[in-house]
Amino acid sequence: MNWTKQQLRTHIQVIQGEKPPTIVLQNASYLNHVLRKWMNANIWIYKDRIVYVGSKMPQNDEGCEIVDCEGKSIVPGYIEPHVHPFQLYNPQTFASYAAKRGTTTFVSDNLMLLPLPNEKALTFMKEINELPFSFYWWCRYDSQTKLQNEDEVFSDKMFNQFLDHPYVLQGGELTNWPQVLKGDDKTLHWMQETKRRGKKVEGHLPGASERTLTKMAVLGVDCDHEAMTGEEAVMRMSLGYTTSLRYSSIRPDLPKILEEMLALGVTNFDRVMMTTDGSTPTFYEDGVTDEVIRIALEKGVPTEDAYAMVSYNIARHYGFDHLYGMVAPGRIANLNILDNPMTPTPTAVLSKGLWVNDELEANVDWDRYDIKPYQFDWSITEEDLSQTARAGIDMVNSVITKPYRSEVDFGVPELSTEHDECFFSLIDHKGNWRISTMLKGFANNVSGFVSSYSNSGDLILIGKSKKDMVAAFNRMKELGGGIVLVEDGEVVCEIPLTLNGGCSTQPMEVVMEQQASLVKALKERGYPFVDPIYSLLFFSSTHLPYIRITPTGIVDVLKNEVLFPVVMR
Ligand SMILES: Nc1ncnc2[nH]cnc12
Repeated sequence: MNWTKQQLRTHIQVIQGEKPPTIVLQNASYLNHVLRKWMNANIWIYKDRIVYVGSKMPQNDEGCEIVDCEGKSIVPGYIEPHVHPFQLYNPQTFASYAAKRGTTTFVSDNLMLLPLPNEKALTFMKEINELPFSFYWWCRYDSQTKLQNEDEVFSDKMFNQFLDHPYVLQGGELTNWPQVLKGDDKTLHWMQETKRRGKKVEGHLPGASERTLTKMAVLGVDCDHEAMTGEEAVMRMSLGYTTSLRYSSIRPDLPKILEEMLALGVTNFDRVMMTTDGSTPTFYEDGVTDEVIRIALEKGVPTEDAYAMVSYNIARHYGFDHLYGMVAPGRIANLNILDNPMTPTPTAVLSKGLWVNDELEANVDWDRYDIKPYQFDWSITEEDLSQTARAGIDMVNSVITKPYRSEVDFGVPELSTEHDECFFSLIDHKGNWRISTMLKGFANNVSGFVSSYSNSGDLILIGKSKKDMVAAFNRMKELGGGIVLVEDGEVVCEIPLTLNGGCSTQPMEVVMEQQASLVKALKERGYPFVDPIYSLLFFSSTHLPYIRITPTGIVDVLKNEVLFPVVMR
């Protein structure tokens, strides 16, 4: 946030009584994180900034909105430190929904920006901050899949431009850490460059041993959000890591982790934060950050720590506590007004000094950044679904897959519903290449299912009937991207995703309903796991074991080897 000299002088005039504040929150009990105390004060706001917190009221209050906060509790606006803002929702729709529940600052994954020309991505990161929310980003070191043009996307130019960008706070998340340990000096170089610029490195270290965590700390990793137990969280803390505790649709571990941390005697939460890690839409029905605070309070975490873990601790970790995470002069006016400290869903929210309500405008001209509906000037036929790779993919859960050898005859137009094996293809969204194999464990009765929502943005096709798979593709093509389920030639369910095939422009509430209908339809047809949306996202993600379908081919993750390459169409 760069206020001009003139703006800074105006802020001083407000403090001196020469100009009125825009809003005063009078008689508030607020959480002072430096003293770790609830205190009473009048909070003066001028436009987007807190200019005074203390006992005085302004002498000049002409046109100033004075809000009586007697009996209320005020805390800093919540910060989500680890957002994947493209899980069917988009950054704006997620922020608009979260802000109503008090989360107004977002540290986000740049994965959805990688397909854009660099200049567009950089402008997007700057201009999205013209919305009444605060957006920051991370810079990935790899695509967490195997792109055909990986080196082109992850060029020196891209790294320099992203890491120099004022809204990029960290490198990572470091999903390719096994390669770094095995000698990938390119990634290590960019980790060093991240640190040289005074920015953080976010890990991605599920199941890591004490030795691995030690090595990664020595190589520069500052934070990790992959602890799944209290013990793992404490191990990270004892090794000096900032530790994010996760409550997400695929890993809702927070309640258990907190119980175990408290049982292990943890009393200092200064280097702990909490995240919902890009959950799918319906997971947010009960709240966003407000929900994780509720869980922390229920588990007996002191109120001061529960709120610090979603504001002050995060702001200090990222080095922006001069702007966020405190109710103090100079900070951006992101404030949540609560009925009391035990009810973290605010009754009123200020973001950049504006009241968050239905009237608050937040529109993005996506086209300007080349984020638009997919356009297909090509088609597929049933021949495109014929087998090209012999390594079948067997689902262990929503996101983990292992190789298997299928005994089923692939050369037929339709498979029996007596078993749980389906035709499975990944097709380039530009139509140049494809790869087809078998998928086991997805469902017995899914006939034609197509998704442009995937890690790489390419098209996933799953089903028992090649005819219905082609029909689902055709409908997805008409929509300009999306997820479509077809049965006997009829569309059963669809989610239009018109922002580069991955995000909807509809409000969260609409996308939640669409997701719920789709999940219900898939479960009725035999999908046995928790989260089919994450299955779609991660089929091509090489940060998960053991076998992945990627734009270069079917990959053995542990060996980092392409088993079967894609074929040209
Ligand atoms: N590594 C990841 N990439 C994209 N979305 C995610 N959601 C949770 N983890 C993710």
